[in-house]
Amino acid sequence: MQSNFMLGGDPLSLDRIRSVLVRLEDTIIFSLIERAQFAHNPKIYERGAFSHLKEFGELSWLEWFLKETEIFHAKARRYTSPDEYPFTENLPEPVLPALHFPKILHPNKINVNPSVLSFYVNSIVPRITRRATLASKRVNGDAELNDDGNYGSAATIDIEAMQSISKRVHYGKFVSESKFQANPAAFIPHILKPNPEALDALITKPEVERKLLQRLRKKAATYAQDVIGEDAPSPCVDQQNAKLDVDGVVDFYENWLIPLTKKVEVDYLLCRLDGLSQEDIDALMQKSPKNNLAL
Ligand SMILES: C=C(O[C@@H]1C=C(C(=O)O)C=C[C@H]1O)C(=O)O
Repeated sequence: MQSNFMLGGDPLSLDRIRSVLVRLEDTIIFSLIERAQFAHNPKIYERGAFSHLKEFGELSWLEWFLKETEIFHAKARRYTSPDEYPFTENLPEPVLPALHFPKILHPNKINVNPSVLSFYVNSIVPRITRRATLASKRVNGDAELNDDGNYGSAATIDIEAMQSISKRVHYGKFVSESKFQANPAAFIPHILKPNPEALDALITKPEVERKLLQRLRKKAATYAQDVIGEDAPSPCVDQQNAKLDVDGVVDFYENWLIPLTKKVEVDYLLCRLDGLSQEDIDALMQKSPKNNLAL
């Protein structure tokens, strides 16, 4: 897994960081389109539903799949990269020698993947699989059946979707470090006397969010259509035949994914001065603000 930090250039350029977030929009949208082709399959999210198989214990199908996948990825040193965060605890050490990443972030233990897993399973999957679930019911003639048996395919895609969502929200740490370094004196008083609301106001960029949601709707609408022949997809989406609930994607970005990213940004700032001496903090207070229009 090539990390963005091994490619050279300024890893804390806000424009560069934002370009990674833009690229992750595509990854997330396409993984949701893939997941939407299968029924909800709620059984794969139920703890204990596979307890008759000794490997599982009380884990759900998805949690077992996630654990096995992340054990392998941990051995391949995936989670030594500063932009990769596991869902599973107590993973094994890498079998490969460590890569030497530049020290970019202040030491922290922020990991919001429990929130990512919970919202993805309880809110995102039921909404984006409604159409496939209805199709499954029609085929199986069972009014209650929202299960097409594709447990392995659905879980594999779920893991890819959750990993890209996790990467996206935890990228908030790099956004925060970039904004902090550009103007430490603006943030330090609200860290020394913890004021999450003031920090949230400092990191919030309404125009960036507005443009993001506009771009996201266009992307989701375009990717969600089957382009048949040379006809370019029309800008308006026939929601009945689209491969993805476009409104759902915009809704979860606006009302959950962006707020969660900003929570990561604020939580990171609140621990940004941990372990620093008063001399270090005074020196940061003296740094003149960078003229960063992207702020
Ligand atoms: C990520 C940033 O910080 C905040 C969070 C954003 C998001 O989650 O998309 C967008 C703008 C800011 O409100 C940024 O400034 O780019």
